[in-house]
Order: sequence, then structure tokens, then C-alpha cells
Amino acid sequence: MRPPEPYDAFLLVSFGGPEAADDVVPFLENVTRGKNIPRDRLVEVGKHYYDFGGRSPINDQCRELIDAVRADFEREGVDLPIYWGNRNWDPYLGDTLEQLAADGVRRALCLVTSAYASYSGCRQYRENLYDAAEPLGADAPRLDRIRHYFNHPGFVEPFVDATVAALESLDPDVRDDAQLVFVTHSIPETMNAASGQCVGAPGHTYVEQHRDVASTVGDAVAARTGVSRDHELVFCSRSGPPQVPWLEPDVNDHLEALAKDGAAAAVVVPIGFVSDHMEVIYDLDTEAAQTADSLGLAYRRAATPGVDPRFVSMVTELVVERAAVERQEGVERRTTGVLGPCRDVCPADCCANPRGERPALCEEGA
Ligand SMILES: CC1=C(CCC(=O)O)c2cc3nc(cc4[nH]c(cc5[nH]c(cc1n2)c(C)c5CCC(=O)O)c(CCC(=O)O)c4C)C(CCC(=O)O)=C3C
Ligand SMILES: [Fe+2]
Repeated sequence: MRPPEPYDAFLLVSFGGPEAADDVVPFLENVTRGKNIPRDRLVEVGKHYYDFGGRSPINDQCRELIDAVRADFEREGVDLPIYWGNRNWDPYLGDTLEQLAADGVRRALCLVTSAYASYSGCRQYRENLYDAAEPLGADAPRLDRIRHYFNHPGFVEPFVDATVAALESLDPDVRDDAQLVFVTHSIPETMNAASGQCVGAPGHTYVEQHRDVASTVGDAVAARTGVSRDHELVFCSRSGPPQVPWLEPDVNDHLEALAKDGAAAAVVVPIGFVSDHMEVIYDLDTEAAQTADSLGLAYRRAATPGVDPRFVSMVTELVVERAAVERQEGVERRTTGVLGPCRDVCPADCCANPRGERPALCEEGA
């Protein structure tokens, strides 16, 4: 076992979520600080958490992923200690980075639990890394972030299997007519317009990346099932004031349109999510499932990657890949779809902050 030079630690960076009813309000305050989220929306989202006893599934999913990655590192001979820090809940990134510094870590490689590029999924995490590292001064370890992995086979292939399994679980009478509904988190249209520059042409990268994954999964599922189905990219979890345009259509509106067009069944594929976050278990499994039920539409939700062995080995593979890149060794970068691998280091102006410039790590010149 050897550390993959130049790294001496691996850091999982996630969103964080409440773990008890008393955590819900302070968590929502952390998430929405400085953001223009209407009070009604916060009350509504608070209810989603209270319906699950105030416990978000996300932290336990991070713990499971860490255990699985630790075992995979061991199998693959990757000798790196694993740390974990969140943007919005304990363990906070600031505390985790203090621990890294205390342990003498000098250069850590970060994996963010968000697969796509946008301010919310890319720069905001990198701003939070800056904020967490800044108080440590020269003791702060250098931090690099693994490239966006939305189009890595370890992320995409589990969705193919999950979609086929969801289709197979449908009544044979409706299976061949089932429509595929790819779902991700809505974001403001302006945030989509400013996203990216890590692949292809700058801007609108968030939607472009999702369309690429939807086509790859749609084609693979057609090949596997021998049935070519229509598919659409739709959105969930819209927030913000009503006058601000966010990406549409909403998944519930789309299910209604499908039912109106005479569809008998829908398989919802949550390609925007690495595991069963609150958006998946509430917005899809609870709300959209009820919508489908009221429309008489058969409904299935495909599984997220979670701790699928292919997703777990992707993490190890991307650690080994990035370490080789930093050592200036040639390396294969596996991808699916047409967009190619994202850059390892973001350009300084990608995924702009809608509220103005703030310093961020893991970008050119940082
Ligand atoms: C693109 C995107 C991802 C995917 C990338 C990533 O994974 O990071 C994501 C993930 C998540 N979002 C989450 C929770 C929340 N997001 C909110 C608010 C917002 N999300 C936004 C976007 C995204 N969010 C945006 C543009 C806002 C408006 C405020 C702002 O401009 O920032 C709010 C406030 C209430 C509300 O308005 O909904 C909450 C509670 C959780 C935890 C879930 C759990 O507990 O399992 C996770 C993983
Ligand atoms: Fe969110």
C-alpha cells in the first residue's frame, strides 16, 4: 500500500442535512443564509424533513459511501486516510479542515457529492472550501477537487441497470408504453446560463450535461429492452421567489402532460442525485408518486447509484487518475456520452456566483 502521490488524504465534501427535529430550523438557516428564499417555501421544506422525523438521509449515505470507499481503497492498494466535511451541517468543513491540519495533511483530494456543474454544485462548494481553509493560514492543506463525474461509467451504468429494473417491475401490460422521465434539481435559469466552461462551450452546461446522461441511459435502456421509448429531462425541488424563472417543466406537470397524452406508465430516473437525498424520497417518492397515482399513471422510480460497487470503484479510479495527472503521467479518462471529460481545474470564471464574486479554491490561479 502506497499513498498515491502527491496526495496524503481524501476528503468527501457534501451538502449536510439535519439528523433530528431540533436540527431542521438551524440547518435551513445555514442553507438559505443570504439567499432570497420565501418564508412559505422554508416552512414547506421544513415539513418534508419533519415528516421523516427531522432526519435527512444524506449524512448516513455519506457514512456508507465512506465505508465502501475505504474498503475499495484497501482492495486497490490506495493508502489514503479518508475525511468528511459538509457545507451546511455537522461535520462542518471548517472543523474537518482543522483536523486535517492537526493531522499534518499537506495535500488532499476532494470528491464532491454533486456530479454536475453549476454554481450550486461546483463553485459554491469551492467557495466553502476557501472559507474553511482561510482561517488556517499556512497550516491549511492544499485542496484539489476531482473532475465532475456526471459522465463517468461508474455513475451512468448503475442508472441503466436501475431503469431496466424499474421497467421490469411494471405490469407487462404497460411496460412497453412506459415513458422515461429523467429528473434533476431545478436551478434558476440564470444559474444554468452561467454554468460550466469545464466541458465544451461555456454556459448552459448544467442542462447540457444532464441531456448527455439522459441520452446515454435512454439509448442503453432501448438496446437492453429492445423498445425505443421517448424521454424527457424534467426538474424537481424548485425554490426561490415565484417571479424568478427556474428550469422547467416540473416533474409533476410533466406527469400530468404524459397522462393527458394517454401514457400508461412512467419510470422516473433521478439522474441529478448520487443517492436517495430528501429530494428523491420526498419530491419523487412521495409527491410525484401521489401525482401519478391521482392521474392513474403507473409509476416507478429508478434507484440512485448510492454505494453501487461501480460508483464506489469510480471514486478510487478518479483518485488514481488525478494523482497520475498531477505527477504528469499519461492516464486514461473514462467517460460516456459525447461531452468528454471535464477539466480537472475549473477556469476562474466558471459557474459564476449569482450574488457576486467571492474567492474560491480548486480553480486556475487559486
Ligand atoms: C443544483 C442543486 C443541488 C445538487 C448539487 C448538490 O448536491 O449540491 C442541490 C442539492 C441539495 N439541496 C439540498 C437541500 C436544500 N436546497 C435548498 C435550496 C436550493 N438548492 C439549489 C440547488 C441545488 N441543491 C438551489 C439553487 C437552491 C436555492 C437556494 C440557493 O440559491 O442556494 C434548500 C432550501 C430550501 C428550498 O428552497 O428548497 C434546501 C433545504 C440537499 C440536502 C438534501 C437532503 O437533506 O437529503 C441537497 C443534496
Ligand atoms: Fe438544494
